[in-house]
Parts: sequence; C-alpha cells; structure tokens
Amino acid sequence: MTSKIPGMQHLHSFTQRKAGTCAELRKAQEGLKNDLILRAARGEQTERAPCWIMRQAGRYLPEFRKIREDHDFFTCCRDPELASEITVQPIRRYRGLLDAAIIFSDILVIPQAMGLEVEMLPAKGPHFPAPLVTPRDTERLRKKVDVERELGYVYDAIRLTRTKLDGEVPLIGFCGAPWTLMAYMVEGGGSKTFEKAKTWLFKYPEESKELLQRIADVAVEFLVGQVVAGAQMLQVFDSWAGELSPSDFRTFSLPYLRSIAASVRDALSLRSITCPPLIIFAKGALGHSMPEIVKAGYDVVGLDYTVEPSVARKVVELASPGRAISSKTNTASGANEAAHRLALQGNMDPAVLYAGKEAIERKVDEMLRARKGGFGGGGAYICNLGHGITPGVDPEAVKWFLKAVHRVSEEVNSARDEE
Ligand SMILES: Cc1c2[nH]c(c1CCC(=O)O)Cc1[nH]c(c(CCC(=O)O)c1C)Cc1[nH]c(c(CCC(=O)O)c1C)Cc1[nH]c(c(C)c1CCC(=O)O)C2
Repeated sequence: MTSKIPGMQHLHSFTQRKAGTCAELRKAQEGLKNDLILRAARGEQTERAPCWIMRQAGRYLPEFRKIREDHDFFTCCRDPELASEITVQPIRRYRGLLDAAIIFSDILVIPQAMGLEVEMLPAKGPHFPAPLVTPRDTERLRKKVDVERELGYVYDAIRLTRTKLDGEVPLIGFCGAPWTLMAYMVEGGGSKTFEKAKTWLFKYPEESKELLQRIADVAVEFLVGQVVAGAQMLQVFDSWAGELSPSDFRTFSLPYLRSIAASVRDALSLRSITCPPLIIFAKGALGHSMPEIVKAGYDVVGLDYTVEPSVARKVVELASPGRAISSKTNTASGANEAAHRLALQGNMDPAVLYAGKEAIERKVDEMLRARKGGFGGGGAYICNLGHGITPGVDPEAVKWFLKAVHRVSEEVNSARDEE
C-alpha cells in the first residue's frame, strides 16, 4: 500500500510486521477449528483451496425462502437473530464443505445509513423512492453519519453469528464500494445503461468525487466496526466497476478503493487491532486494470469469470513481483505491505451450476489445474464463483461443486500442480 501521508508508510510497515507474528492474531486463529481461508489469504500454501460462495446465504436455499415468507428483506438484515440464522444456514447445510461464512446483510445498508430510503421489491430488486437526481439532492443526506447508531444492528448480528459459529469457520464482513453505491443512489435501483449515474460523473465530476468520498468515509468506519464486532475477513464489492471505461474507473473508483484499504488498516492499527485480510472484488474491471487493482492495498483480489486464472497469476507477477513469490521464501520479510504473497479468489461462472454434475466437475477441474489454465496447486488461492450464485440454482448442484473443489484441489495442492 502506498500512502501519500508522510510517516504513514512507516506506520503501514509496522502494522504489517505486526500482522505476521502478532500473538493476538494467533489467539484469534486458535479459536477457529478451520482457518484455511485466513492462511490462503495471507499467501500461504494450504492443504487444499478453501472455498466459499458469493451470495451463499440467499434465495436458492429453501430454508432462506421459508424465513422470507414471513419477513421483509431489510427486516431480516436488521434483526440479529434472523440475520445470524440466515448466515449459518449454508454452513449447516454444507457442513464441512464451506470454509467461511459471510454475514447476511446488503451493500445498500450504507445508502440507508446516509439517509436514503431503500426498499427491496419482489422480482424487481432494490428500489430508491427518492434517488439523488442532482448534486443539490445530497443536502438530503445526513451531514454526519452516526455509523454505530445506524448500522449497529450489523455489529450485533456479527457478534451473535460468531457465537453460533463457535469457531467452525471464519466470518466475513463486507460493504459496497463507493462507485457501485453511488450508482444505486443516483439510478434509484439497478440499471442497464447507468445513464443517470454516468451523467453525474461527466457533468458534475467534482460533486461526484465529493459524494464518492462521503460514501468511502462511511464505508471505512463501517468496516472497522465490523472487525471490532468480530468479522475475521472483509470484502469490498465493486459490482459495477466494469461499467466504467478504464480511465473513468481510475478516476472515480480506484482512488476510493485504495483509500478504503489504507484507512481501514490505519484506523485498526491506531486501536492496536490487527487488520484481517482484505478482499477486493471489482467486477468487470480486471481486464483493463488488474495491475492497478493488485497494488491497491488488498490481500486478496477477487476475479470475475472473464479472467483466466493463469493469466491473473502472471499479471500479479509482472505488476507486483514481490507479491508473486512463494510464501515459503517470503514469509516474515515484513518490510512493507507486500510482505506476503497476494492471493487470488474466484472464479467459476455461476451459470455452470445449472449444467449438471458432469459439467460442474469438468469446469472445477479446469479452474483448478494449472495445465488447463487454472489456478494450480501453489496456494494463495481461495475458491469461489466469479459472481454471486443466482436464485434458480439447485442446492444439490452446490454440493457437487463443493465436493469437486475439495477432491480436485487436495490432489493438485499435494502435487503442487504446476504442469
Ligand atoms: C449488487 C449487490 C447487492 N447486494 C450485494 C451486491 C454485491 C454482490 C453482487 O454483485 O452480486 C451483496 C450482498 N447481498 C446479500 C449478501 C449477503 C451475504 C451473502 O453473500 O450470502 C451480499 C454480500 C444478500 C441479498 N441481497 C438481496 C437478496 C435477495 C433478496 C430477496 O430475498 O428477495 C439477498 C439474499 C437483494 C439484492 N441486493 C442487491 C440486489 C441487486 C438485489 C436483488 C437481486 C438479487 O437478489 O441478486 C444489491
């Protein structure tokens, strides 16, 4: 991570040096029966690739739909008992097959905390009854967001979930990235063309940057609060990154992604809390900006399904050579934020889950074997889909996927499959 603030680089080095050896960190890990994902995120070789699924707690699960029959979506998010219950549903169903839980919530809780109303319409998705039409509308946003007061329910849900998980697997906290959230706040919902949000970027660039910064400030405080409550890893979702041109991504998204990572590390270090692994998922932007994304200050880069794993490995090597070296030769060097190998996460097309057992097994094989262009057995890898699982997927297909990942990845990791 590079910081323009004098003295900060030293602070970052110190935090990172601490991160490798810190007793607090070890203790936190000791409470876990399975810390595979934390080790992979720190660039280590693992006995097999840890695996979780974006949107693993969701509508494809009948037990989730059952809860939703009686409760509105945001009621589920705001009720710690319901949110924690939904979070552990996939962990229970796929016992021993998933290596992390992700707290049940939504990226749109930040716009709500900033003062905008958001509803979840059946079959339509998120809807903002009063979106930000012109920059003047930002006056409707809260000047100072009391994150603890507005989003404390997420912290409560995290605490309760940690108790329910009882160290079974680590718990991931998350938030939406500034550009993706701004797009929702201005469009008023999903969009195909993003014409309203893009009009803002091109017509009101300075006001857009102000809004992006306000969102980033809330995101930092929210992520830090999630760690304090017990989140053991964090992911930032920039789901609409790929809607921007390369230069607009570098102007309106990347600087905020960078500053979120740096500020979360700084804020935690000031409170003497070890920063957990940070994951960035900038969907659709890797094709043009992967070298910048791998240097944005995160521990793990999530890949969407348009990126070939072996190509991503090469880009990491070229863009950030120190972070491509095997952790064996690079552990505890601790000189800077590149102290450990950068890890990759992803990236099977979620639609493969519709194609039956054989296709799933074939595609998992392809994703994991180096000679097929896959991630290979070198560690520093977290298995996932290349985007969120969709509602029509058969839960049995997910089991086939997870079982195939365990089987193939044990094989390639023990053989250090590099062929
Ligand atoms: C863009 C985005 C949103 N939300 C999210 C993203 C980024 C990830 C991505 O790109 O897929 C992130 C999210 N949303 C949800 C989670 C919970 C944790 C998990 O991953 O299991 C997470 C991490 C629950 C949810 N968020 C939502 C549901 C379904 C709502 C319902 O029950 O009716 C769930 C389980 C609703 C939601 N929320 C959002 C949309 C577009 C929708 C409707 C369409 C859809 O379901 O995909 C916004």
